[in-house]
Amino acid sequence: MGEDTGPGGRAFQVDLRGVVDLLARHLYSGPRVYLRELLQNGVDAITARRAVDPDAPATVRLRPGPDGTLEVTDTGVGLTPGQAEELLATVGRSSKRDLDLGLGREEFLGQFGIGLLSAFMVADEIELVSQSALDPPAPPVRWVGHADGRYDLTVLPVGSVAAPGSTVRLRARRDMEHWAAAETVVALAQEFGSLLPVDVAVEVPLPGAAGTAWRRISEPVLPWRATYADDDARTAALAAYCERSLGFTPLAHIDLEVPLAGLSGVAYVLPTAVPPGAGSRHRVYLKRMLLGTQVEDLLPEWAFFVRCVVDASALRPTASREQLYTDDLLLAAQESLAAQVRAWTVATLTSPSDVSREVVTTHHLALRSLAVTDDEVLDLVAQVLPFETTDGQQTLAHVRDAHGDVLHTTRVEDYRRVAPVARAQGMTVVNAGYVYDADLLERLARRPGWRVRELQARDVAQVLEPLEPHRELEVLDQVQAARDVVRPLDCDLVVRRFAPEQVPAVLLEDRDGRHASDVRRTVAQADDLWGGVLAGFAGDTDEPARRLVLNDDNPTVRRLLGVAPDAPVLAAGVRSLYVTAVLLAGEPLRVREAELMNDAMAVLLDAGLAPGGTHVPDDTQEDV
Ligand SMILES: Nc1ncnc2c1ncn2[C@@H]1O[C@H](COP(=O)(O)OP(=O)(O)OP(=O)(O)O)[C@@H](O)[C@H]1O
Repeated sequence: MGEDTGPGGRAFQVDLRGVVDLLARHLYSGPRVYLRELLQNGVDAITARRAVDPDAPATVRLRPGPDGTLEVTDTGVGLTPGQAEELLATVGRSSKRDLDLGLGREEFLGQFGIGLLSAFMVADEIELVSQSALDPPAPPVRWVGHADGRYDLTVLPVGSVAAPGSTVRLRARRDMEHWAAAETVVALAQEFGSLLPVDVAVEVPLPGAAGTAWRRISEPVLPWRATYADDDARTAALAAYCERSLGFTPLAHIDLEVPLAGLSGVAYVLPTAVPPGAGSRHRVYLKRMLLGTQVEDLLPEWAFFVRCVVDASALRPTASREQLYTDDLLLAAQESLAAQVRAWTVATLTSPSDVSREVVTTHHLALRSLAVTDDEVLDLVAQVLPFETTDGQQTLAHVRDAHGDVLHTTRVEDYRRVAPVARAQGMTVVNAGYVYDADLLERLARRPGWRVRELQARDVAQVLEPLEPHRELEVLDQVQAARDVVRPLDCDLVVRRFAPEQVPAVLLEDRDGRHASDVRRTVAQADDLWGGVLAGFAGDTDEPARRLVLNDDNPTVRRLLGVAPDAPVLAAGVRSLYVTAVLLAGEPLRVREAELMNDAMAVLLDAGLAPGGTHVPDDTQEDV
């Protein structure tokens, strides 16, 4: 520990290697941020100088040299020897904080007083030579810091440094040399500093020939703030910026502005669908220095169809400078941004255009997810989004206008099961089995002017034509025998006539039936106590959960109902019709059903092959 410092106690000593290790491993995402911190110090120094001398030059020059050396020179305010001693030699000391509040001052990027240490992630020694811009001039100073915690400070002769400002020099360690290579420095400077308001340039070797040139890195004006010839030129320039910075050509752009947070920017609509829940990550600049390219939480989850590039002057970074610090201002900004994306979505959907059509086709899932929590968007979605119906792709508003009621299934299997029959009967059923749709229709049912309900098995049964009384009598015994065949499968059986005649049978099932059958199954498996409790939920009825409806207009069914009630082929035929109906509904065959199918096949084969066996006349085949 250090010496006794009197009544105030002893001073802490800092193990610099430990601190740098902590920064490198736990605070920063990697050594690359050293360049951001150097750029940031240069820009802040220029800001400080221009506060008193608005015409002072504003340049940061980066010169990667041989053997992993790098020199960063700014035309900033510089440091006097006294300031260098005070600020550079004390970890956590910063000239950029408001002394009363302890907060970072609004005009500066830095505030924590640890940024310069990040250079120790790549180098063992950092040199800073500085000439203060103060008038009358103070002598220049050279400060050299070592990774082991030592530093040297030398006051240089007056006039030995040509102009106010600072130059930081470092030589990367052998294993870190690539971080100081020209191409890496250009890439990092472009990434972090492309929107900086000062003139940043990197000295790069000219290809082939000897010599070097300065590569300009920074754009003087934010792309979305620049002046363009007209709207089309602006849209094209912003799309080109999106390609450069985010790597895709957007479907559209949405201007963003939150004055309270000093925030402006653009939300770009993605050209391809992304799965909901993928989360949206955004490119965020703070005071025009890149904070991160994957910043989360700027927009709510439903906005997963846009990616933003924003710059904010009043939001705060976390100490790593890689995420936004959560405070009331950030929450207010998030709310405002969400409202702007939502307002654009509503405006776009209400005025048909190529863009709105593309947005609907590409991002219908995002719109559905938004509609689940937002009634205004829900009303719009009902007007513009196509849904799968038995009448083709239609909007919900169209279904309502044509039929009054909106009937829907909540599972794709249910829809598949009834679709062929419903379609043939002129009944329109909406398939709400896809993600969000059932929630969406449930919510729509509560909106004024909508009559929405889930399709029940009896809705379909009702539209199927009953048999003529004489035909009913004719097949009474066969139907009874057929019912006995499917009863063990928790299924009832009726015979009706319906189009299309090619469909021999449909299996109808609704939610209540399914629920009762699930409970019955559980009761059967449960012990006495729970079985008794659960039985109460199953209801009194032991009505089967499903109903197999045979189509008397179908030639195969007619032939089947023509055999004797006790003929093995009747039972086999009914079983295979049952299995066909299960398959038609798009449901997988369970083991039991596959066995049924095999048994039925065996019986049917025997009947067909055995000489003098039960002959099923086949009037669909021509005589040979
Ligand atoms: N190029 C420079 N010109 C003038 N002063 C500088 C320069 N680089 C560093 N300083 C001084 O050194 C102090 C410490 O710098 P450091 O980068 O460690 O922290 P900071 O920039 O204050 O905060 P942060 O940790 O948020 O970056 C700064 O507050 C500044 O006063």
